[in-house]
Amino acid sequence: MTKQGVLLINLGSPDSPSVPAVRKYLREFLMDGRVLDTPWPIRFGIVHFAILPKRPKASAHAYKSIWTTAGSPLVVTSKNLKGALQARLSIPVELAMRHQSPSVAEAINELHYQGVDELLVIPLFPHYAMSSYESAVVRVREVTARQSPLMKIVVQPPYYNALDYNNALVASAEDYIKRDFDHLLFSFHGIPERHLRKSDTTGCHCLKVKNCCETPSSAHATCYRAQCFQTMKAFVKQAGIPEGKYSIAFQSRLGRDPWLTPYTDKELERLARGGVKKLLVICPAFVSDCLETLEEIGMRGRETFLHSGGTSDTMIPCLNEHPLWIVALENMTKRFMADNVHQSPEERRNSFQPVAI
Ligand SMILES: C=CC1=C(C)c2cc3[nH]c(cc4nc(cc5[nH]c(cc1n2)c(C)c5CCC(=O)O)C(CCC(=O)O)=C4C)c(C)c3C=C
Ligand SMILES: [Fe+2]
Ligand SMILES: [Fe+2]
Repeated sequence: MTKQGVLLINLGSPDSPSVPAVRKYLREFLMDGRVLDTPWPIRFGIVHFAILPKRPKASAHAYKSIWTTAGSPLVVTSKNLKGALQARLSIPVELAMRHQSPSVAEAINELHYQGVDELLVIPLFPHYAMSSYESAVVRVREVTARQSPLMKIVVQPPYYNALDYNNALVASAEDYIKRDFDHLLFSFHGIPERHLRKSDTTGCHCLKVKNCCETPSSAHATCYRAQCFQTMKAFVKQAGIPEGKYSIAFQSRLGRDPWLTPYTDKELERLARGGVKKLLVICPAFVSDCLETLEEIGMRGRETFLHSGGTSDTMIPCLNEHPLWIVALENMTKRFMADNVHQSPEERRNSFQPVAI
């Protein structure tokens, strides 16, 4: 008799906003070859000699500005989400972080102890990026192979265009978009352009074909940028936001390599200088509020916009513990429970309901 379970996996935060804890977190995060994708000796040099001497202090300062009495917003929200999903399901639900705690090893151990031998892994990343979604899945596979080799792993595909996810996103923004605003900015976490080319399974599409993300291709199954565009299109269609009243940008650039453009900080300046007064910002790549939404967008981004001539900049909170987000996760699990054992991977993908754009 098979025993099923669910593992939610998010990125993770430092254990505290102290400089040593942030240094430890940044070391683990940036030494991941799917985040800094240079050969190990070069990565080691960049991380230890260019980043770790200064960044932990600045990042710790930023973390202190968002830290709550219960801890990091990302971890606290993810734990609450796990509790809410568990309350609606009869099978065990665990939570892990790709970096730091609660660790993947602890979560797999707990699931193994509970007798789970068929596991649905839900990355808390709606879009495919090798630095987030792929890294999390690879980590779960590595740890499971070591600790519980008989456990079967089923991975939830990226849900950037799933009806339930889009419904939750639009519902979470409802109170904001019904008020008066001039422009809605979709700010997604950025990635280096190089990562887009590396994730292109066709080897000849991403950033090689003109308007690549608008041109149908099997490469989009792993194309972060195409998936971000799809999320935005599904959202504006359902929410009825007219053409010209929204745009896309990519935030959190690190280093000197070209990342996906336009950059959010430049876009905030451009919009304000172009006459946008009342701005709304939504960050659909993050399902939980975190440093990158609360501090980078909610504090620094807001200051940039207001200093450039805007009058109000409102960040729409992430899905966090929104009831429809919990329903979306519950439905993903129910589809898995309804038996994927007798389905081929192709059938499983087709049972996943995308938004019609
Ligand atoms: C939404 C998915 C994410 C992708 C893709 C991603 C890529 C990516 N990130 C960095 C560098 C940093 N990111 C940092 C924080 C951070 N990143 C994400 C998500 C994605 N990152 C989240 C949810 C967070 C916040 C975590 C929290 O504790 O709240 C940081 C740490 C903070 C800082 O010092 O700025 C770094 C560094 C790279 C290089 C990258 C792709 C290559
Ligand atoms: Fe990041
Ligand atoms: Fe593309």
